[in-house]
Amino acid sequence: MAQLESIVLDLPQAEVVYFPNFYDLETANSIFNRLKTETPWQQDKITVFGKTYDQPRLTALYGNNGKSYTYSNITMQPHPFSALLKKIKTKTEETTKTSFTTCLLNLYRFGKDSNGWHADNEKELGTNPIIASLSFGAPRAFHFKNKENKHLKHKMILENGSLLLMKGTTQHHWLHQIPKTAKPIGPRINLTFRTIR
Ligand SMILES: O=C(O)CCC(=O)C(=O)O
Ligand SMILES: [Fe+2]
Repeated sequence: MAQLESIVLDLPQAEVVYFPNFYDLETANSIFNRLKTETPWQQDKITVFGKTYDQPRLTALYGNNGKSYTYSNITMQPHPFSALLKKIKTKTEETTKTSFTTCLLNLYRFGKDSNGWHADNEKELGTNPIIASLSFGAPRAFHFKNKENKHLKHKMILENGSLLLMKGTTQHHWLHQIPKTAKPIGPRINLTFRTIR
């Protein structure tokens, strides 16, 4: 079998590896279609500076230890892993040599859906969390910004079928976001596998 292409990002104080073709296109498209229709998508409310908004994307949480996940004042209860997600989880674990307990799914319905600047640094993820982020559907821009030096930035496109692995001290020193875009683009599904203690 051909070796999986991997690209190590040249970011200081971070460990980020991108696998553009983690899934071939046919498999990626089929996973996208199944996840889009089979997932119990929810839209939570978020409160920012005392004002309440609909979160600008749909989400679902899956986990194998029943542990809830809290971020941005939202606490999500996990569904048990579906057969499809278990299969994706196993493949991701083999490549990353990491075992995950939990998967957060995001559905960006259109270009106006987004995920604002944040680090995945919740306490229950432990120090130096390993986060495996899979992308299906429309390619979207993904931005990194250093917390200490705002001039240090990196922009990339997360392609259909790709895997982005963030580990080491990445979440201590860097923020990331999926910015809104005015371009007419189709939906995208993102899966982030995490370990919740
Ligand atoms: O959609 C993405 O690629 C990023 C998702 C993300 O950063 C998160 O859910 O924490
Ligand atoms: Fe994140």
